[in-house]
Amino acid sequence: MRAWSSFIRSFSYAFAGIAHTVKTQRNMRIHVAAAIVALVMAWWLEISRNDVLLVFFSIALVFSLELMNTAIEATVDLASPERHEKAKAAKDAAAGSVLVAAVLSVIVGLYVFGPPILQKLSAWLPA
Ligand SMILES: Nc1ncnc2c1ncn2[C@@H]1O[C@H](COP(=O)(O)OP(=O)(O)OP(=O)(O)O)[C@@H](O)[C@H]1O
Repeated sequence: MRAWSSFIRSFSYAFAGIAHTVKTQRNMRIHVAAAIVALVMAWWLEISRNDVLLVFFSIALVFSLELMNTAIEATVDLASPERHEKAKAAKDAAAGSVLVAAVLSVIVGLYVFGPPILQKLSAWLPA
């Protein structure tokens, strides 16, 4: 019973971390909006199961790295409130990791949604 309650408590801490990041980080809110748009497009364009998996992986990767970025920012602010070369290196590298995932998700978006969107457009436009 105690094991269960500690398991459930650890989930609640994890959800609190996600909620805090959404509340405080503008970039996280942009990622959430982009994820909603991608999921609506996936449904509308009826993309394949494999492509849906790619979209889910991209969303999870960006969300996870933004959460880690927020954790690193908070840790650096605590450890080094004054400016320091290594504090800058840590924050810049964390931000870079989010950028890499965001670029990858744009590439996945073009790969997955590009062909069906072109198909819809060509069906709508007069020949
Ligand atoms: N303690 C510090 N020492 C040196 N450079 C820092 C320090 N804190 C921040 N910086 C520099 O300023 C940049 C922006 O830092 P900041 O903490 O404002 O993060 P942010 O990406 O703007 O996120 P947020 O707006 O959510 O706080 C960092 O990427 C880093 O280059």
